[in-house]
Amino acid sequence: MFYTVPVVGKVHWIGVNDRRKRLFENIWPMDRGVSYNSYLIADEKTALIDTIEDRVAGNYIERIEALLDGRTLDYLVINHMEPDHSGEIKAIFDHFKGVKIVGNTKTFKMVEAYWGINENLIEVNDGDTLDLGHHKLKFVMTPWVHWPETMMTYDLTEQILFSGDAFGSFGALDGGIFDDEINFNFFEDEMRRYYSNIVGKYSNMVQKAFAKLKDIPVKVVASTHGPVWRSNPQKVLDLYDRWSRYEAEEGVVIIFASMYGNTEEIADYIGRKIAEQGIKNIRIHDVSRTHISHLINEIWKYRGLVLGSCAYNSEMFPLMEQLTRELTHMGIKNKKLALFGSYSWNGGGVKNLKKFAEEAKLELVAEPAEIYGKPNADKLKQFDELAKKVAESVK
Ligand SMILES: Cc1cc2nc3c(=O)[nH]c(=O)nc-3n(C[C@H](O)[C@H](O)[C@H](O)COP(=O)(O)O)c2cc1C
Repeated sequence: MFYTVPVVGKVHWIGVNDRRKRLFENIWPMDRGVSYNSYLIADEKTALIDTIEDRVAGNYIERIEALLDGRTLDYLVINHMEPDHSGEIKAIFDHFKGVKIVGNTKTFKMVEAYWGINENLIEVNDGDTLDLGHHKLKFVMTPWVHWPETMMTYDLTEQILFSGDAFGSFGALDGGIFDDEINFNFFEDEMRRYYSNIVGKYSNMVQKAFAKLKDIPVKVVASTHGPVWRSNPQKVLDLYDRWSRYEAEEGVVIIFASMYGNTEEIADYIGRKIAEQGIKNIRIHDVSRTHISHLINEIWKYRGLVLGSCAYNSEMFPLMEQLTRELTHMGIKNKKLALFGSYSWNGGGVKNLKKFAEEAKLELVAEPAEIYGKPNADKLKQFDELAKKVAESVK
């Protein structure tokens, strides 16, 4: 990357795109890349807010040097220690002699564990401020959005919220950096996928962070991934508020696990019957085909969830089990759930899907049903009622 971009006055975006990494956190597909955003405030005192991943650092330090124009770096503020943002801490610390690292007590434990740095530290607590001259920074502790040490840095002067991973998105910044420079149709899906895959399991902590931020006027949301929101920051705040309250759209995701097609036939039948009830957003996915990252994104998007599994050695199908485990772990809520399956001897699919529903405390909108052997028109009729109830529940 050979450029930096002014955000407001003395604040500069100094990020990088990563289009090479195939899996974020070595699990979530990154077909469209990701950006790591870092920010420099070149005020009377100079401050860098978060760094980037080491593997793609390239000329990061040269770009900082160019912006500093012969001055030194006074502070490095660390909002989040995940390696995609903390990767250059040691490089910055070694290069800019005397730079003070600003973080909280939990951050510093990790800074020492990662980089062996235990000097030149300025510990901040909730509400503490740092005066850079024109800019005055205030630190807001937002634990578990997305790690225990996470905090946000709020620029009181220009009302910029440096939010760390919160309000972030998958997707490289292909030229456009700001919300008014991009086509949001692309980013909305990637942003929800990022939220649901990475931050979603901490939704209650996101709501707590919102409660803390609610009286703070925000003109710019500057996250560590994806676009910088300067024209309509309220839009991204509203989206995150909705997602973290598990508010979803009218629609149904049907996900099936099938080896020989019986369960898939039931999924198709249920999809058709739901469509007959006037629901337009219906997505049918094969759990063996669609990556769990996209499944979770769709589940977050739509109110209705219909899961179907063939029986597999007295259990549900392993990949369906993986999905349900992840959903339980995430504490998924507010779903209108229905279950179906197929078996040839003692069952196992639906029985275990029911256990999942109980554990996850999800409401079943219809009695689960399963087919013995191959589906036919007669056997499939039992799903008419299930489809009707699902459709009614998501309207
Ligand atoms: C490896 C394997 C394990 C199975 N385990 C069970 C089982 O535990 N209980 C059962 O009733 N049927 C079991 N079945 C039968 C299938 O669940 C049944 O044929 C079902 O209709 C297959 O659905 P599908 O066509 O969607 O794959 C098993 C089949 C296979 C191939």
